[in-house]
Amino acid sequence: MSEQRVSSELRVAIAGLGSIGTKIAAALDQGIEGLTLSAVAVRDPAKHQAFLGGLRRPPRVLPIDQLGEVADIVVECAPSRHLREIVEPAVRRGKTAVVVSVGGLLDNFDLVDLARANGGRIIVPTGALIGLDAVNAAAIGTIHSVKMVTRKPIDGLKGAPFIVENNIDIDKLREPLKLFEGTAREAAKGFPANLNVAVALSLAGVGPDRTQVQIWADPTVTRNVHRIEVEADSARFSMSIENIPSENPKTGLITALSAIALLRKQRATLCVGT
Ligand SMILES: NC(=O)C1=CN([C@@H]2O[C@H](COP(=O)(O)OP(=O)(O)OC[C@H]3O[C@@H](n4cnc5c(N)ncnc54)[C@H](OP(=O)(O)O)[C@@H]3O)[C@@H](O)[C@H]2O)C=CC1
Ligand SMILES: O=C([O-])CC(=O)C(=O)O
Repeated sequence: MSEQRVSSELRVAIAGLGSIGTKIAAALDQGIEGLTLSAVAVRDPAKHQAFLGGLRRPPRVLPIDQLGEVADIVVECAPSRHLREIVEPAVRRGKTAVVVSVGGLLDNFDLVDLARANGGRIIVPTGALIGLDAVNAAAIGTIHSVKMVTRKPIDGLKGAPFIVENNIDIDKLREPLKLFEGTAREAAKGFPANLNVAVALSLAGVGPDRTQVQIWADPTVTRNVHRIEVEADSARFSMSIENIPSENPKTGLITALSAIALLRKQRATLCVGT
């Protein structure tokens, strides 16, 4: 496929038009400085016909592994099992992949080497979390410990492999139940669609085997609540965020906004925050 360019705008392609992807597509269509929406990949094109037809400049619909051919930036926001199909062709071509299903990156970490070898990049937005700028900064020095406690309503955890495999009935809970305590790597395996934030935190800081995570199923909360505590030689900080779930109860509304903010920074004249 031709790579001939007629404009200096960065072309963005989106893989997956769910709770996150549709909001990013709409934002790009409304206009982000220096960026244009070039293509999307969807599972079932018929399902998305009305949404795409409603855009001012409808993008091309391409197979998921072809997005890197028509874009400078490929945004991955599909189920994590598709991460490799989306990211590999992009970074092999020296393109940038914005990865939202960051939990899936741990089992595909060779993609970072592939990107490095080909001049590509993998960028993980802060997503549904808070404070990765401070964690990045602290990691320049020495971080002694990173802990995260997540509390989610029942609907935000239903179907997670850890719950199914351990036969835990969370439907009738009346008070908070600690489901899991362990490393971010273990959390990503047990809760692949619910705890991307733990993996993002770990990659910003001390890695997936030293980042400690607790997960609570909490029928008393209506938001996805994440609290992080960091002890470093430069600072001690704790932060928490209470995410309003999107139409996908596992996904906080702020996740798409975080990716949009990241895209805005690609060509913005004034950038604030690391
Ligand atoms: N980093 C972070 O902080 C966060 C990350 N996430 C992660 O982001 C990802 C997206 O989340 P979200 O938007 O809420 O998920 P959704 O389930 O709302 O959307 C995923 C979309 O991907 C589509 N899809 C499935 N298979 C394919 C395929 N083969 N080709 C193209 N598209 C496909 C689905 O289509 P269909 O509807 O037809 O099945 C769906 O529209 C998830 O992996 C989630 O775990 C979520 C929240 C926070
Ligand atoms: O990390 C995730 O996958 C989702 C999440 O916790 C949130 O949206 O608050």
